[in-house]
Amino acid sequence: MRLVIRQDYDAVSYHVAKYVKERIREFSPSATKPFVLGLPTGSSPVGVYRNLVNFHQAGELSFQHIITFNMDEYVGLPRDHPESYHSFMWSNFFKHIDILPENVHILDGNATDLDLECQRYEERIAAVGGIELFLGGIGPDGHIAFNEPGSSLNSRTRVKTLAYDTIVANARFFDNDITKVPNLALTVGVGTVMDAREVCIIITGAHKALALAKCIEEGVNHMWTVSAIQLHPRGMVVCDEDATLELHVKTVNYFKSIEKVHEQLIGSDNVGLQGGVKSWRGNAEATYHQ
Ligand SMILES: N[C@@H]1[C@@H](O)[C@H](O)[C@@H](COP(=O)(O)O)O[C@@H]1O
Repeated sequence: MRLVIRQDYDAVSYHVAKYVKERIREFSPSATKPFVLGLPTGSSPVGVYRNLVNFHQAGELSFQHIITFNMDEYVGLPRDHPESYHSFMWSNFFKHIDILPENVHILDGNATDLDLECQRYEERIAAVGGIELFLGGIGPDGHIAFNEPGSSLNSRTRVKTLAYDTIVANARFFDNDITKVPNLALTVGVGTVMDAREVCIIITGAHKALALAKCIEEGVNHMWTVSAIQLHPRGMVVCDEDATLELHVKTVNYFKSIEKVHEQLIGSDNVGLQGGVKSWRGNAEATYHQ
């Protein structure tokens, strides 16, 4: 797993957006070979979306051949409610880019049969060949999507009861009134996220420092569901300095040193490198290595 540490929220947002742009360009999507992107909501990805919109407006990135699947949605909140994840995604991202509406997938928290809706969501993901890159955020209790502590690390898309801590954390979007926060959500499972060919998690702020430490320094644990990323062959966490507060200094230094070595490799000239290593390095900036 790779841990990338940036100074603050803005630097994290720029790094992740640039990474997404490079991955999409490298993939070179087309009508017959679309890039499938998993997406989160919440305050963590807002800066990433802002940067991606900027790249699009600067003519550097098209979303025409991108298919998206969102992580989760509240149950029972009208689709046009300002705090529904449908509203969030369209106002923060989709309406500003050239994505085809039929390529956007968000769980329907008002479906008459919620279990069927979840099953179909998994089928739709499978039908497009799985997710290439899943972006995610976490709650302060280390939950990914709405996979609250204790969720099976093999879980699939399903109906989930929200933890009281999550209801309290999300009350800020509902006039700080916990009675207005829905108690149920539809969410992709931990297994659904981990099936993606690559996973990138954004963790910012001192309030998420304990969750980051649990994710990075302790074992895989269903009480901190984001820790499942340790088992992923291409997992990356991008965090800010504030989120590192609970990490050991040696852990922070270790991951920073890895990045430094990587940067030196990218930045140095080709002297001394032979064939395969040379071409490997040619792609190294956009490609993920761990
Ligand atoms: N279901 C969402 C998660 O997907 C998100 O990661 C989390 C953190 O939100 P924020 O980024 O606002 O801290 O909030 C909700 O619980």
